[in-house]
Amino acid sequence: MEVVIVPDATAGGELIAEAMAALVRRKPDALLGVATGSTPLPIYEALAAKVAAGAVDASRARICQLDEYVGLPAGHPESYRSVVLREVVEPLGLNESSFMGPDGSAEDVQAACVAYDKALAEAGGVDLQLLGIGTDGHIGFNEPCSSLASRTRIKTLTEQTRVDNARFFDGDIEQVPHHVITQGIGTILEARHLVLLATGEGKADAVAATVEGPVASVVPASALQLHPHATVVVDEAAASKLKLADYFRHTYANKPEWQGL
Ligand SMILES: N[C@@H]1[C@@H](O)[C@H](O)[C@@H](COP(=O)(O)O)O[C@@H]1O
Repeated sequence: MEVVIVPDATAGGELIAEAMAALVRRKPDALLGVATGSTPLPIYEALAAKVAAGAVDASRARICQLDEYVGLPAGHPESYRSVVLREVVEPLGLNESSFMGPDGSAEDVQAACVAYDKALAEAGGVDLQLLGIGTDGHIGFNEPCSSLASRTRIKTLTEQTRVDNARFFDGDIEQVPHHVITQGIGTILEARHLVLLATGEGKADAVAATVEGPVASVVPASALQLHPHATVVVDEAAASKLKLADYFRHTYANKPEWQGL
């Protein structure tokens, strides 16, 4: 696992957007797995700016979703499908045909989960999966004690996650669904490159447990330690509880530029 400490969220967004742009230059039809929440927004802004400036042609890129609420009406502005279309697909100048996600309004949710894992595999697998992290260490919506081998499935949100996400629902926790579909941890680990961005002091404990704690399902993000190509990008505040911060700074400062992320 590589840990990169950046000055702030904007720098993190720029760094990751450049890694995505480099991937798309190498592989124009790359399948990019995106995450929701506030944290990745600087990545999407930086990537859209590169596309607008002609620094990368992303017209053949494909976008896939990490997770989804269950039971929101189709077209609800806070369904993750709507969020990804609004924040990623449209700003990149792509259309819905470049996009895949699990069906959170399916009658048979379990079948929709199985179908999504199958669709990801048939699409050739995810080339780069972006991840945020919950304050409790969740990735996607894999809450603490999710199996590290889990596949895409339905999960029940913790009270903490519903409280955290209420800000997207007029601050009203009652509007936050209890159930979600999420790529499983086993599914996420199949992506070729995992890139987790965490910013702000509120994520410092979760980041320290992810990077320096034991691999344990109680901290789902610690599963990144099992991946051969995982990058954790953190700002100074999110890095504030890392014991090895100076070592990570030293390693990154001396990394050959050609290596990229
Ligand atoms: N399912 C999403 C996660 O993918 C995201 O990482 C997390 C953190 O969001 P934020 O970046 O807004 O803190 O929120 C939700 O739970």
